[in-house]
Amino acid sequence: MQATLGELGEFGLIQELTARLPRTAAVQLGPGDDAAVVAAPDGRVVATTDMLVEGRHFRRDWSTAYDVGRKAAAQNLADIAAMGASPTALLLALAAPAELPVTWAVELMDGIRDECHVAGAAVVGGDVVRAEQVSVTITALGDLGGRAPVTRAGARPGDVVAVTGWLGWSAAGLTVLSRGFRSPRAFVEAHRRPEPPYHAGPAAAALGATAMIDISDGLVADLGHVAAASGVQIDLHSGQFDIPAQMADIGQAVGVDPVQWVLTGGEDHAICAVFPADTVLPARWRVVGDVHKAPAPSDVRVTVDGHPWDTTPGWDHFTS
Ligand SMILES: Nc1ncnc2c1ncn2[C@@H]1O[C@H](COP(=O)(O)OP(=O)(O)O)[C@@H](O)[C@H]1O
Ligand SMILES: Cc1ncc(C[n+]2csc(CCOP(=O)(O)OP(=O)(O)O)c2C)c(N)n1
Ligand SMILES: [Mg+2]
Ligand SMILES: [Mg+2]
Ligand SMILES: [Mg+2]
Repeated sequence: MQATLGELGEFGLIQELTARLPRTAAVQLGPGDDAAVVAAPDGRVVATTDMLVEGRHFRRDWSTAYDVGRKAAAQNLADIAAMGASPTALLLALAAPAELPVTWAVELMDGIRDECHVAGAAVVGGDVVRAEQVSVTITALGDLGGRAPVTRAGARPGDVVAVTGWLGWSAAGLTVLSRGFRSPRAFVEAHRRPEPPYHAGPAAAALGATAMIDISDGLVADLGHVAAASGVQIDLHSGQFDIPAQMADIGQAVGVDPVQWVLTGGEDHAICAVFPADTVLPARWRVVGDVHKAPAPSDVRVTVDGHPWDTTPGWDHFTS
């Protein structure tokens, strides 16, 4: 195999990438033609896109290509799950310098393929282009299975807020990496390779969730979108989050309150859903807050233990 993308060429690269992809039952055609054909038994298609840019979302000295692939797919597939849908397919647009080793591109593809396998989706197409910087743009599709989508807009006063998945682990791992360390491994791995609880999205929809979101920017920031879309106030109860001893130790070592990671750290792609208060929730859900009527427009926001959250609520690409 040629060593770099420049030596391999565009169509050689496409051949290398697509040769590694399995098909699933939902894929009727693709990749290889002008477009793919994906079955949509529901009659509707859920669609989302997210891009990962080198330096902003990942560093090649912090994460392997395989990890970046897993994460890029996870970030997109989690958005499908957060609508209450099951992921069916994704498309990969890769921009990279000609000097990039071919092994980096194919390992990226392997990571995307394997994360798709976890979520039940298949890669059905993409694009490759030369650029100064590596960027990985994914578009994911999903199937609602006959149910209504669970949006950010349905939370009602009296509902409860519950989460499933990891919270704060990726942010703790990012802090460790930024300070030049490579351990504790569990947190660094959580940053490199998030594990969204995909099945929890459709399960929450089936349980009657009124609103749902995946946590990409930070719990306070992301629930802020739910509060705004639903026109409600959401109060989080900080005592409901357990801080693992090892996370507390890292916090102590680096001088960060780990509650900060849990409330405002993104990239774990936990699923946060709002349910009617009488819903019987399976054990994997943890109730972390409740929904209130907002007496004034200024109350449409997230509070923590009844107090406004006045510091940064999470990641913002243009201010973080
Ligand atoms: N450039 C854009 N053009 C159109 N819609 C966009 C653009 N950027 C973001 N959006 C939409 O705005 C919403 C919020 O985006 P974002 O915060 O990235 O969501 P998420 O965290 O779920 O990926 C999404 O519905 C997304 O599709
Ligand atoms: C090198 C590096 N610096 C900082 C971060 C932290 N970071 C980058 S993007 C982001 C938020 C999530 O990404 P975004 O593009 O906003 O995804 P979306 O909300 O659209 O799903 C965070 C916490 C990182 N992952 N890597
Ligand atoms: Mg996005
Ligand atoms: Mg999202
Ligand atoms: Mg974001």
